[in-house]
Parts: sequence; C-alpha cells; structure tokens
Amino acid sequence: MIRFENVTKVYDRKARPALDSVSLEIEREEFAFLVGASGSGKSTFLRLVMREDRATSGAVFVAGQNVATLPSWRIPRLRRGIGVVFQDFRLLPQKTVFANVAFAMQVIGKSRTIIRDAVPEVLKTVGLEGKGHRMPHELSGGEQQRVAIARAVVNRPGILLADEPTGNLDPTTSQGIMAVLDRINQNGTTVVMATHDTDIVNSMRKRVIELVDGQVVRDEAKALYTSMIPHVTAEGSGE
Ligand SMILES: Nc1ncnc2c1ncn2[C@@H]1O[C@H](COP(=O)(O)OP(=O)(O)OP(=O)(O)O)[C@@H](O)[C@H]1O
Repeated sequence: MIRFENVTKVYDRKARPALDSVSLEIEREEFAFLVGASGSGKSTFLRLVMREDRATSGAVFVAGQNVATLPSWRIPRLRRGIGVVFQDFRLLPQKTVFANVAFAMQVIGKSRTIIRDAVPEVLKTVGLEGKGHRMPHELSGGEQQRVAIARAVVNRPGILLADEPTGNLDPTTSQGIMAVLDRINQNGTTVVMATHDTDIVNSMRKRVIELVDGQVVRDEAKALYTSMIPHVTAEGSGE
C-alpha cells in the first residue's frame, strides 16, 4: 500500500537529511506506528506519502503509484485516497459537526442524498451519534478529534495518516481515540500514526517503526514503544 525505496529527503543542504535512505513497506490494512523524538522525520514521512513534499532521492509508492512522478493533475485523486488527522483537529469553527464532515464530501462533488446518509453513519462509527448539530466549541477535545477522524474517513480512503492525533488529549480520552482508529483499521483502512505517546503504543501492540535522525532504527511487529532488543545509534536513543 505504501512503499519507500531508499528515500532521502533533504530540506537544508547544510543540515542532516530529514529522512535518510528509508526503505520499508506498509501493507494494505496494516496498522503501523511511527515513533521517534521530535525532529526524527515522522511528519516528513507522512508528507511524502501525501505528496505534500517530494523525496530528494528514492521512490515513494502509494497504492502502486510512484508519487514523485505523478503529474499534478493526478494529485487530487491520490489525496482522495488518503485521510489525514492532525494533533490540532483543524475543524471549521463556524460550521456544525455535520457540516464539517459533509464539507469533505461536498468538495468532491457528492450529492446531498449521499451526504445525508453517509454523515450520520460515520458519526456513529466515531461515537458521535446524535451530535451532528453541535458546534466544535461545544465539544470536548476528544470529541473534536472524533469529528476530525469522521471527516478524514467519510470518503472511505484506503489510507489514514494520523500525525500525533492524541497529542492534545488526556490518557483516557486518548484511549477512546485509539479505539476509534482501531475500528477504522479493522474496517479495512491502512492506518499510519506518528506519535510520542508511550502508553498508547504499549497498549496497542502494533507494528512500530522507529526513526532516529531520519533513519529507521527499528521495525518490529506487535511491539512496544521502546524495543526490548537494545540498539546502538550514533547519538543515543534520540530523546
Ligand atoms: N519545511 C521544512 N524546511 C526545513 N526543514 C524542515 C522542514 N520540515 C522539517 N524540517 C526538518 O526536518 C527534520 C525532520 O522534521 P519532521 O517534522 O519530519 O520531524 P518529526 O519527527 O515529525 O518531529 P515532531 O515530532 O516534532 O513533529 C527536522 O530536523 C526539521 O527541522
């Protein structure tokens, strides 16, 4: 579903690369955590998948397509297949919950009838049944993140990218968000989540891809945040 072949991303020629010769594959319907200290390259990884940025060298394949060589007119179609969730929710503050989610369908030209059926259904999936009429400021942080997730998946993308989705939430609320992401994954969406949250990673026991200074230092199935297998890097653990 997502394949990185020897991917290097350099923003600043004087600094070390943000990603350094990364090669890995994330299969369809997998759930993978990207972990690592601030600045280790997690967001850069996600941006390359979305084609918000291009690799300096190497190739990034998403659903079989090399995104670097994708002509610009094909980028909207690529992005339609990828839902994204961020730490800061990014809801439209003047729109209701329903309208926030519906907006993602309107921009791709879905009919009112389809929207009227799909929005309540996805709100139910994320645990917000009956809250479509609320405004974002009338919701808790956890509920706002659920709206953001509903918006990200309402068009049924094959991939959901989540960049620190629990970063602003307390531990209990975060567990609720993880249950939602797990459900979405079980419904067939590939989930890649960048996080610093040790407890979340340890409670989920999913694949863990660990980055240190742009390099993959660990890629382990059903793993913990910190590997049980000690590894040595040039600059320590990076934290
Ligand atoms: N647009 C940019 N221009 C220049 N340098 C950048 C840019 N974006 C990221 N970087 C640099 O690339 C490196 C990796 O950053 P990235 O944001 O991918 O890390 P991260 O692991 O997501 O960090 P965080 O957890 O803080 O979000 C950092 O050294 C950062 O300063």
